[in-house]
Amino acid sequence: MLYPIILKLESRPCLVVGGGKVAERKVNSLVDAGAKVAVISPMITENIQKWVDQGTVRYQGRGYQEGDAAGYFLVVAATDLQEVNDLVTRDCNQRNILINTVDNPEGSNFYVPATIRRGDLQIAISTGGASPAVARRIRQSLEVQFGEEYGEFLTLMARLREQVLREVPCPVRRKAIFDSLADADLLELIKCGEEKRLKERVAQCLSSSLD
Ligand SMILES: C[C@@]1(CC(=O)O)C2=NC(=C\c3[nH]c(c(CCC(=O)O)c3CC(=O)O)Cc3[nH]c(c(CC(=O)O)c3CCC(=O)O)/C=C3\N/C(=C\2)[C@@H](CCC(=O)O)[C@]3(C)CC(=O)O)/[C@H]1CCC(=O)O
Ligand SMILES: NC(=O)c1ccc[n+]([C@@H]2O[C@H](COP(=O)([O-])OP(=O)(O)OC[C@H]3O[C@@H](n4cnc5c(N)ncnc54)[C@H](O)[C@@H]3O)[C@@H](O)[C@H]2O)c1
Repeated sequence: MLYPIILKLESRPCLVVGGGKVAERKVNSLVDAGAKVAVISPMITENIQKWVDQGTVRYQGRGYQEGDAAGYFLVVAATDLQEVNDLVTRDCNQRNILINTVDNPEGSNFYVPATIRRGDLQIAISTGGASPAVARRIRQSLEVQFGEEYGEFLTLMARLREQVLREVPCPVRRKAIFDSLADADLLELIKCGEEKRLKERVAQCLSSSLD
């Protein structure tokens, strides 16, 4: 069974080998996660070139050479040449580096899931490599259910959580407050832009559990 985690990549050196369509998708999500991304590839897409020009991505315009992966925290082997991807994978597995090989699920020690992001909420969908096309469809259907309002909702919940942790010493009361906030119709009120009722409802949840 695969082990799901949420990885912190802020400032971690990550390498993408290859500069085509698939590499571009992986570079994009690594940059979004705040990683320090390097690309090694003789050719790169226009978008990767743009990130290089902006200084977001470091680029070496050449083929991968044995040992290049050393020192990276995470590597993606995304060339269209199986022998190159195999070499990168071997280099990483020898060094216990996290490796995602786009043409060889067995050689990878992690897969990239289809992902929905709504502020602090992330929903990751994986079929364990069985069918990326199915993962994509599940993402598309969940995107309808989990709308943009979840971003604001979780920002509010995080702020209220800090406040309650600071102000309510009793863990049983804290739990009651968190449950009542999560059960209330705050999402609906955010979605409809009902700011006044939202404030009232939050105040109700905070005070009812304080009795
Ligand atoms: C989720 C997503 C994340 C991302 O890459 O960002 C992702 N693939 C996506 C798209 C996509 N992938 C493919 C197509 C072309 C259509 C088709 O062939 O279906 C499309 C385009 C499309 O469907 O739109 C083909 C494909 N994919 C893999 C192979 C190799 C193989 O299986 O041997 C081949 C065959 C290559 C060939 O030989 O042609 C392998 C992997 N792809 C994975 C992830 C990992 C397993 C995820 C899971 O556990 O389910 C895994 C194992 C490794 C990895 O890459 O991490 C992203 C959807 C994002 C989204 O839309 O939300
Ligand atoms: N995992 C996935 O989600 C997924 C999806 C579709 C396809 N694929 C697989 O990914 C592979 C790549 O797809 P693509 O559409 O990005 O291909 P592409 O042809 O657009 O890009 C290939 C890239 O590899 C680079 N490259 C070639 N030799 C290299 C070397 N020696 N060192 C470094 N870089 C080198 C090329 O310069 C090019 O930038 C496909 O062959 C397919 O097997 C995977």
